Amino acid sequence: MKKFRAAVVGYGNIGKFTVEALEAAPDFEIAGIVRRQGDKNKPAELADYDVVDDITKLKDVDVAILATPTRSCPEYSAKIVALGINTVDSYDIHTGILDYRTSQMENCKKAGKVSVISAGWDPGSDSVVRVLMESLAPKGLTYTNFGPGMSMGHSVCVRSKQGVKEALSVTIPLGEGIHRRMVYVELEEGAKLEDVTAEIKADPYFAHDETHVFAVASVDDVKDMGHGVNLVRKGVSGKTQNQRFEFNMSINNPALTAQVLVNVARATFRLQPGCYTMPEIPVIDMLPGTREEIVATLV
Ligand SMILES: NC(=O)C1=CN([C@@H]2O[C@H](COP(=O)(O)OP(=O)(O)OC[C@H]3O[C@@H](n4cnc5c(N)ncnc54)[C@H](OP(=O)(O)O)[C@@H]3O)[C@@H](O)[C@H]2O)C=CC1
Ligand SMILES: N[C@@H](CCCC(=O)C(=O)O)C(=O)O
Repeated sequence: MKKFRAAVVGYGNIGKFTVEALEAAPDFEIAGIVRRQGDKNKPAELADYDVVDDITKLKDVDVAILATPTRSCPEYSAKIVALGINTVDSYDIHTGILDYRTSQMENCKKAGKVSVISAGWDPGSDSVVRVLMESLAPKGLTYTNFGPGMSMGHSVCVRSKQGVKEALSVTIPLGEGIHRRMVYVELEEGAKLEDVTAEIKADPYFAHDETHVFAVASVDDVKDMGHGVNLVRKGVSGKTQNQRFEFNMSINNPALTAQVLVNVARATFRLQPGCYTMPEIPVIDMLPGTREEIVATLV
């Protein structure tokens, strides 16, 4: 069986775990890894792979898995789909997803290719659970409670601020979908904590939540990439009240995100040209194997 050839774009946390998830997948092979610095200081674990600074230098790429900061996903996906390559990403600014989907839809239709955007666990698999729960009790309330744990999107956002060398943003659940952000920063020499704090608090990633920023000597010393979610819906099925559903998980954040990205990369090959979010994709297409095998064993 011919394997799908995937390129991993960006070799940070999600990029590293994506390489591992691709190595573990029975139906994928790695076309190469795209890093801004190309093969300079090539990590030892990538010795067997082509590592380049531009995806056009890789051969026969079927799908690009974008493991770049969320804010650069729209630019990468627009460029890469125009080359005739499917893309998937974990873009996680919830208020920006619809606009991103609209612009990338046009790019995909022009190229006759597929993009799946905002596919990780939130947005991503949690989005699928929220849609399913709402269909089970169309009237009611859903609460998504994260953590405690490391938000990678928030940590990446803080790392992009001037004066920040390294950062960790921990999400603390306060109940009913409200969160507190505890941010730990390693500052560049000369940077002032109060300036960095003001910049962080003004960013849309943080502006709506209670946020505390602390300077630490070493982020690595306080870092743990665990995270989790408790998703609850209580509502009404038909005319019957008091239906309650709950979904919980406790995870390694980059490992789960990478697994989901590989799953949706597989699904791109079964979709018509266009741009999709996870609830728009048949879940069965995220698994390897034929539909018949899956229907016979899992349905
Ligand atoms: N939807 C979801 O559930 C989840 C989404 N995410 C998203 O994943 C994103 C990536 O997270 P993570 O892997 O921890 O991030 P990292 O910072 O560890 O890695 C991002 C990599 O992207 C590459 N890159 C390309 N352009 C830039 C740029 N302008 N600035 C910095 N790096 C760049 C770099 O790799 P190189 O140097 O090799 O080019 C970098 O290492 C987050 O922004 C987050 O929003 C994360 C977890 C869950
Ligand atoms: N997109 C998140 C995953 C969901 C958790 C979250 O949004 C948070 O902790 O605020 C992340 O980047 O880690």
